[in-house]
Amino acid sequence: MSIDDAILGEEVGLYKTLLESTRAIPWKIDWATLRFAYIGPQIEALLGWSPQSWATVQDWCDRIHPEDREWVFNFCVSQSQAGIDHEADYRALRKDGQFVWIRDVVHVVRNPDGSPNALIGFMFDISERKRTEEKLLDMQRELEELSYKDGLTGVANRRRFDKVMDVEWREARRLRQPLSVVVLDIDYFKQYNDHYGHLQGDECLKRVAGALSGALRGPRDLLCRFGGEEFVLVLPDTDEGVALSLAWRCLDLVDKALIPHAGAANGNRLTLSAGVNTIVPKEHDELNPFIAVADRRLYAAKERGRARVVSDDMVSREPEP
Ligand SMILES: Nc1nc2c(ncn2[C@@H]2O[C@H](COP(=O)(O)OP(=O)(O)OP(=O)(O)O)[C@@H](O)[C@H]2O)c(=O)[nH]1
Repeated sequence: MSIDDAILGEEVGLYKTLLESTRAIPWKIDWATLRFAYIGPQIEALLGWSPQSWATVQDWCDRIHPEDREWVFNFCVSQSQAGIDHEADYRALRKDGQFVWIRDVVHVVRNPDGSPNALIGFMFDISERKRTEEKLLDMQRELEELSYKDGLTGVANRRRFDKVMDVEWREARRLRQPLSVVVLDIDYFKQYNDHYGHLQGDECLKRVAGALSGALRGPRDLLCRFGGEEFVLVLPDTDEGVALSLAWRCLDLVDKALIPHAGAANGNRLTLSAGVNTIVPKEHDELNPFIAVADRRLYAAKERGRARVVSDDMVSREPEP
């Protein structure tokens, strides 16, 4: 062996030691044969498969999660053919049947004519990072959900109302369908707080929200706490007649909840008043005036004695017996 060969041998040994002592797993695939020319022994500790079992590209492909396999394979082949270095995150199959998130970072070694000669890469175990990412996503989803919920009663909040109304308004306009809202307000709630205390008032709001939830017909109906002791029912694809009977149903549900209200001027049970409005929105119609009409009718219901529904600017209906 010449001195040069000895030095070369030493250098190869050094690089091999360096490569095989990293946490990243090095590998090389010859493009002409699509066979592994090399894979670091660390692969066995990570996935359980011996280095010898990584013979061909097919072995690599077979050990990719079925949901990731097609896009990873197609992506890596097309990038390699184009001579572009690339990376892909995918779930790799462990010998025990579990999956590990891998980031494969690939360098394309090219022939003088630009065609691929070999692929050299490193596999990184990114499962911990993926777990953290998933936890963050879960937290984000949870926060998003919370940001649309009223903290006290658990029903939708004003923010959600604005969002849903925006969608339903446009949908009603597009399909020329009626959209209704029922604005509901507890009667003499100031007196309730004065009589029973603010904490009991909070409990009462929760009971009212629970009772009103019973009026929802399906997933498109939405009950929101509009603020204070005011609630709104959003009723897509609902005409005036149905909205009116649903408003009465709300009042009835709260009545049946038998919430005592010793401070009320109209009896000793908690009651609600409601205003209803319905529209088939046209191009020039606007949301705020539509809600304002329902609000105005709610106050008409208050003026006319409370515990009733007003759905028309002219007509006052007496409470149902
Ligand atoms: N306990 C409790 N009270 C609240 C909350 N939000 C608003 N209120 C109370 O609701 C009461 C609303 O009073 P008003 O607007 O005068 O209405 P009201 O007494 O119900 O009278 P009418 O609506 O005319 O029948 C106020 O005393 C507020 O302090 C809440 O989150 N918890």
